[in-house]
Amino acid sequence: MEASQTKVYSEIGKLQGVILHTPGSEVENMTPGTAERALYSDILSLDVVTKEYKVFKDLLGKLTKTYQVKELLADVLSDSSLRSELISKVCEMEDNVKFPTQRKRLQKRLEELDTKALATALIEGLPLEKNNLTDFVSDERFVLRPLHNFFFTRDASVSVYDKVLICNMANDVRDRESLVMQTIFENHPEVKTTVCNPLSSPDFDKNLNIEGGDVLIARDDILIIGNGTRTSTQGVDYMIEMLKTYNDGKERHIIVQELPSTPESFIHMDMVFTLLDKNKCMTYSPLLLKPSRYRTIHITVQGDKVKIQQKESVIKTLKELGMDLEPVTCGGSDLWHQEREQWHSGANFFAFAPGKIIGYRRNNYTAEELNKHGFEILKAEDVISGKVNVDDYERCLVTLSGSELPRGGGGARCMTMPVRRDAVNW
Ligand SMILES: NC(=O)NCCC[C@H](N)C(=O)O
Repeated sequence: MEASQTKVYSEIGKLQGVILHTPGSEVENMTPGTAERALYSDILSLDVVTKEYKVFKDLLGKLTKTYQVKELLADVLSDSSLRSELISKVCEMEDNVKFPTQRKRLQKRLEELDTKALATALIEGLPLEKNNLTDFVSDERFVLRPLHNFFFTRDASVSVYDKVLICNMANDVRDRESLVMQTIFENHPEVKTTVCNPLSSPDFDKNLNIEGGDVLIARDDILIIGNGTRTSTQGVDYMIEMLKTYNDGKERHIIVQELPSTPESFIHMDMVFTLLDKNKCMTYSPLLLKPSRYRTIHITVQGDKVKIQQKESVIKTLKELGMDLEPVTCGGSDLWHQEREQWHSGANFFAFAPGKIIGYRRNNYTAEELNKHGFEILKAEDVISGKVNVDDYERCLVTLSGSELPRGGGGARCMTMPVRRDAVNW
């Protein structure tokens, strides 16, 4: 078998495989009081989420090979030693389990589950049993917390070239997602690959955070990384070290864009900038095209040599490196619409081929801009039914009806973890 089952050298190459997670009860299991800890700005309805997500899943199923986290995880858990290893690690990292006796009880409950139920529990959580007074009066509902955000499969791991980076998440509530993804990428024959995990680095710094929504693979020698609330400067430094390991004399680049910390819709780079085609990108222009106090920094890595310079903008730096991208503006020309549509993931597009992208239908002004730039607007339902064929268009935007999904805090790029893409014919 090949050593690496993952290869992603761009954001736009024709998609050959993507990891998804169909949302389950974990998206509902929170209250107004715990929503913020769950990293949600609202309470979602699973019924609506399920209907909306089905269209997304069926669309991708029509376009490429799709994998489901829960199925990959259940396959891996059928190996008894991997199963025990994962259960121990989960019990060790769980915030709600503080004492050895609690840990033992949780471990026992997990060990008693069959493979499928275990995979479900590791994602949807396990309710706290009220067997003693402390647990009875506790406000916590779960002993193993639900992974509310796992349908944003983009964030806990990133395909970078022929490897997968396991992310050290900025918020503990998402930590188990990374552990699950590492177990899958180290063991599942269909996606097995070399894994890089900053936590295993001897120089691990507790301030090191990096999340997939911040890491864009612009070209085989260019990464664009957002530096904000989810990815720290130490996270970017880890990527510099990772690039140094390609000791082939070739120059590689990281373009870093600083991100505002509020509002929360700026959490990741892919909420303000995504790549659409060989010569087009989507931008939230107040941050990407206008002067601002948020810096753009260009890092060049060649072997052990590192050069760092401040630059004017991401787009100009890309141009200097031979990627001349025409920006399409999220929300069109009016700041009011730009802000409204960015909030609902209006800059967050997922390319399944050069010039062929998926995004939310609700962002009308953005869709209008894309249409002016030659993107035919198609409905996901029509692609699924065969009424229209994406192969008939040079450029298209396939729209998803998204009322509830974006309220989880992300869009089409956030909900996908591509594992294989064809090379782009630049
Ligand atoms: N790549 C992304 O922007 N992902 C969206 C993640 C939203 C999730 N509620 C979070 O705050 O982590």
